[in-house]
Amino acid sequence: MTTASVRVVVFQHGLGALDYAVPPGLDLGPGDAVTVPLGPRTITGVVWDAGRLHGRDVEPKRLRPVAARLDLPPIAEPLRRLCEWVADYYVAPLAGVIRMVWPSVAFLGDRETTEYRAGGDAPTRLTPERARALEKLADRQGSVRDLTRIAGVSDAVIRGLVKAGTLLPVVVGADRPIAVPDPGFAPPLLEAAQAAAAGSIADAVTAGGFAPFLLEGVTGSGKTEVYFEAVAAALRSGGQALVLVPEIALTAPWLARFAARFGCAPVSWHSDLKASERRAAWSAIADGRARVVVGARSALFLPFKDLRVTIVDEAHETSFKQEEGVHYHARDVAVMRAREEAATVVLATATPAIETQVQAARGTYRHLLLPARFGGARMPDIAAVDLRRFPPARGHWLSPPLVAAVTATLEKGEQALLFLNRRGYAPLTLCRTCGERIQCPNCTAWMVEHRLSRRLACHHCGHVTPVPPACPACGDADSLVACGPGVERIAEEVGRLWPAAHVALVTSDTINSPARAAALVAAVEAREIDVLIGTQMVTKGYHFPELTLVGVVDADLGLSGGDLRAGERTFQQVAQVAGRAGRGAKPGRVLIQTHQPQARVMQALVAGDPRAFYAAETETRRDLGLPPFGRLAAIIVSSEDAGAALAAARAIGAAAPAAEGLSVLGPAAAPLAMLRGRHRQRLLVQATRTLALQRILRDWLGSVPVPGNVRVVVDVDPYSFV
Ligand SMILES: Nc1ncnc2c1ncn2[C@@H]1O[C@H](COP(=O)(O)OP(=O)(O)OP(=O)(O)O)[C@@H](O)[C@H]1O
Ligand SMILES: [Zn+2]
Repeated sequence: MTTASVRVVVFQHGLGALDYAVPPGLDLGPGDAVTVPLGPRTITGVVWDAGRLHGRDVEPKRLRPVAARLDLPPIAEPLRRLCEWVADYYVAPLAGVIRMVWPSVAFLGDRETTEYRAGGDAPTRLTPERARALEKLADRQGSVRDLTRIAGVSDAVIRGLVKAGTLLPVVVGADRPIAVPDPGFAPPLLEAAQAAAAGSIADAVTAGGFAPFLLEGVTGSGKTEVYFEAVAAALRSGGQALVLVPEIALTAPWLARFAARFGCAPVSWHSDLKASERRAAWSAIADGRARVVVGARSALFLPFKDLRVTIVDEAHETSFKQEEGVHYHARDVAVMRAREEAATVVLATATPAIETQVQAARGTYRHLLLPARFGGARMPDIAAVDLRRFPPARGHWLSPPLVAAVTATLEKGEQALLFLNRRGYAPLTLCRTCGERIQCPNCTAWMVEHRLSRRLACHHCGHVTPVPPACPACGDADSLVACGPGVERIAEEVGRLWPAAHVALVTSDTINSPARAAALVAAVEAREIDVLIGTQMVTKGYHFPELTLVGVVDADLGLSGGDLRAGERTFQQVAQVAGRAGRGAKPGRVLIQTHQPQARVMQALVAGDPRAFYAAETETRRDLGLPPFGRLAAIIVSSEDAGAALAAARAIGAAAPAAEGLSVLGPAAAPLAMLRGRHRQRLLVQATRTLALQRILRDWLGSVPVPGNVRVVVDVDPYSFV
């Protein structure tokens, strides 16, 4: 009798798939989680479809048996196919992709966990750390790990408080009841264009089958109400819906709208969930009790039981591109998941990416348009302010026309928004005496002054230092000057110009939790705020009817980098922030400060007509063979040892395959030559669409041995070129 065997993908870096014997009495199928012996140890893995993966030829008699099957829902076939696609397309190890489906072995634990919350006796010894922790925790509940994170103290402090009886244990079950959104709770009355679009999508959801849509609607056209009808259709047909959002911290207003439409909140999925919430959400998604999930990009790998529709909201957002671990683009993975699940996917945006537009033009995606704002609101009136003709006063950043417009807006009692995509006070600190520029010790980057927190911070690695009293190079006191503006500096200028105005700063430093985002929305709606000053955080999603003026402080900022998407990104960002103006009854006005008002992107913004701009950008991409007309991949070689990184990058470069239609640039030191203490070299690979770029990359990189202190990362369809 031959023993049955299974092929198992083990979560051990570089091992790939191994074969094991199935012990008698154990019933195993593809997607099952198992533990298997490896040398003297027992490790975790997942049974995979044997025919789809290479194993190693081992005589059946010599196979070691699977140790156990874990009590976990098996990864269903569509999700297994998606994992394979992601691993293949993004040149990543399959085990690394499967890890995203089973994000933590914590899932392998009990159905019950112990959490802690304050409520016991005050500790006999109240150290300052304990006091601070208790103040931060207030009545929050969570595991020791959760509370450690919330309180910002070491886990010894939390454990000490548990031991002292100050934090009391609470046993929580993983399977809490989950509210079911009601599709009939409060359906809106849709306008004609909305109803047509909603009908098409809802029909596709009800019918089933792979159906990708681009829902393109101008800012304020009511795209959310439209795709809510697709969610309603999924609910009515008994299935599940997923809404992907670019920034989970900004979802407070969205959640309120969802609850108003469906009668209860959806299930949220993001990295800040407590361990118990994560486990509860995950198991409810797997067994189908969680009907609607809103999440960050990682939600794409959740084990939905019956996913009928996925919405990618603000589908143009570059934050859908994951830049660590497996480098993937959530927008594209969402489409592939829908294909595997035979489901509907909707990319909703006012400013679709060129990649998306080309798919729509080819007919791969069905294109739905909402050409006008909801409720008769007009699109804002957009004008450029030529900074060469109307320069701001010395040491100021707001030009006379923008200052006059803000003054007029405030006099009418309306609200203004100033947009500058730069956190902090000043991007560069310079010594007037010796010319020293204060740089991050770990990165090729200037330290950014944050005046509110009186620190210098590196925006790449998070390194912070106090602002030095004297120049660190020449020792001269009082010689350091701040160069250029960040939002804090704009706020300072606004304070000087309009001392009576109430100002809100909107950046990831100030709006760093859903609660703060909700408080901001409430304050703006209550008209307690006159001027909003923000980074890209203010460009998305907000709907403030009294906001009538938008000023773009530096529209040229994004153009300087010069990568292939610079123009497109500038258009998207400015069009999105402009779209916050005049969404209610009062008309909106937008002033764009620029040194190059003649640039095509500025002209398109002013004309409110992106067609000529996009046509020209698309042609350029076609001519140069850039995505989506050609393929690009970056290879990033990094090491703490500069010589090792360079040697490995050169070896990879020297082994580059010669193929018609393939070209390799580099290696060259990356623009961000050092990041988090690692020296970086880059290669850029360009290929025609007919070449199997992934296979070429895999064979090529597999043929070059690299030492253990060197990391090689492949970034397919890169968005970052630094
Ligand atoms: N059919 C409707 N009935 C009532 N209110 C609606 C309807 N459609 C849209 N609205 C309201 O119009 C406003 C704009 O809609 P929404 O925020 O969905 O636009 P959007 O297209 O997502 O805009 P943006 O891309 O700028 O975020 C919101 O306040 C929304 O509640
Ligand atoms: Zn740094």
